[in-house]
Amino acid sequence: MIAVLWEMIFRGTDTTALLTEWAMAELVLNPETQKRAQAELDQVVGRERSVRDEDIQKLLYVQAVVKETLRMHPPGPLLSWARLSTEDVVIAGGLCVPAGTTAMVNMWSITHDPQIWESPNEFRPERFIGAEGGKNVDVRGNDLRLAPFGSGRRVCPGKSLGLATVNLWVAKLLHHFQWVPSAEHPVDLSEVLKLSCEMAYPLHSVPLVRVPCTKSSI
Ligand code: HEM
Repeated sequence: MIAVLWEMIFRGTDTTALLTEWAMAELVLNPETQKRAQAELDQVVGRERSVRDEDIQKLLYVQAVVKETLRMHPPGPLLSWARLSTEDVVIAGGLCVPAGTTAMVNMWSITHDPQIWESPNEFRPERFIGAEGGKNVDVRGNDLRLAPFGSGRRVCPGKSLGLATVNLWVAKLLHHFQWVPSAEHPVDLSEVLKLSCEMAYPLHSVPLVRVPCTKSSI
């Protein structure tokens, strides 16, 4: 039991916190995207109450913001770092990976590949909105163009919890506040790879109240 709880804290804490931080950083840099997400929140939730779990399924644009953040800033860019092939495997192009090879999957490189993603360095949640010609990509490991939780037997067991948490946090942060740049510490998207991919310079931003927080909204 201790080992299971340790794994949940060890693997589930920084990933969810960092993904939220990256999403908010992109939203500070892209005020039009932030406004669109807030307009969706006003339409679905209104301003009389706070966002609830059950609202998330209707917040398609907020979900697209989180997906686009997973694409641009996957917290685990190399998935579980190293894997060992247990048998000879022939992959596309006839290349043989012999048994005993240590291999890494560079998910960051896949999610920034211009052959897969148009203008990969632009933050565009619309690319995931079907009604606007976007791709309906499942990020939970069934589509290798965007598998930020890995795929297969060692896929992240916390993927649904992680997604639900970040969708709710981002929705709540956007619902209650408008986020504007800090004059002293402008947003810098430089990355540093530690256990997960972090912002080299943590996000500073100024929150302006949109919907005041009440006890019931927390
Ligand atoms: C947005 C949040 C999260 C992201 C982006 C993320 C990402 C990942 C990635 C990329 C892997 C490696 C998968 C592979 O190598 O194929 C992984 C493994 C793992 N994750 Fe997550 N994760 C998140 C949240 C969580 C949460 C909330 C938990 C637990 C409550 C969790 C628990 C684990 C565990 C235990 C493993 C190791 C699985 C294994 O080796 O078999 N993760 N995660």
